[in-house]
Amino acid sequence: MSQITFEQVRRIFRRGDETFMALRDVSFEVREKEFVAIVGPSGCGKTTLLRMAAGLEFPSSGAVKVGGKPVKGPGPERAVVFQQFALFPWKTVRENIAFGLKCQGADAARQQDAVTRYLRLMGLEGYENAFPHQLSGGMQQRVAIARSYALDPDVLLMDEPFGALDAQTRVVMQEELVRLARVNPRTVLFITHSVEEAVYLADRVVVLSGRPGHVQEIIDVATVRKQDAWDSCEHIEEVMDLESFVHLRTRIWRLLRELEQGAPRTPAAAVA
Ligand SMILES: Nc1ncnc2c1ncn2[C@@H]1O[C@H](COP(=O)(O)OP(=O)(O)OP(=O)(O)O)[C@@H](O)[C@H]1O
Repeated sequence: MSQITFEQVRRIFRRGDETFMALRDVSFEVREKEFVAIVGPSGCGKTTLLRMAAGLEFPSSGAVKVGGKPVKGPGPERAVVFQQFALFPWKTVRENIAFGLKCQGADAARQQDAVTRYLRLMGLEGYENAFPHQLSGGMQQRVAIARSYALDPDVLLMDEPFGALDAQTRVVMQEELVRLARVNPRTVLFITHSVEEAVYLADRVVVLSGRPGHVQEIIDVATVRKQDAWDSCEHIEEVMDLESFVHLRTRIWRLLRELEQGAPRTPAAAVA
């Protein structure tokens, strides 16, 4: 089981002498093999939630569970992909992809199998002996994603993984992620600032309100995607042209605008 559960999660940070609440009673679940995207105003606590699922951060109250068990720290069943690719510059593409597996003690044959499979799936064949500095930003991020998938994690935690890419490369990566998610479904928590990206990739989109972040609404995309056969479209622009896509995107945009307009002007909500 690999569902991620946030139960009444509250996070209070201290800054100097002051404390402030970053997250207020956040509850939602990413079901087994479901792709959930989080969107929300800057500073609403998206990364903090993801770091909690990764075991790099902990709630002040409430609980974060993966597979029904409270998260106590990082674990091999969870892989994290950040905006910064964090590849080892002195290792080749092949060595970077195999790195996690090697650390886990996988034998050479298993490493080779995984590297070959993900080189192919991520369109990196022919680059296995290249070093990161010889690759474009998009290719480097593909290596980072391949490295995470090669570990065969139950859970993928992705924080703005395409944020540093140019618009065209980003679209290619989004299409590849959808393809990969179909071939190899995983439980995914994905943070993005792009509403379009969230609607295109996710089964459900969690909209967080501004500080302190809490769940404003959860939008079901999967049902609409199925009804309107989005998966029969080859390219992202075809999906983005569909009335059902435009409708969902506009609904989320409107929600975010309302949140923005209704947001308190003070920098943060102080708590006693
Ligand atoms: N370790 C920390 N100590 C103090 N404050 C923190 C810490 N980590 C996060 N914060 C604060 O908590 C709030 C939420 O931060 P977080 O990075 O989770 O937001 P976000 O929604 O991911 O933001 P963005 O969209 O801008 O990336 C922010 O006000 C941030 O400054």
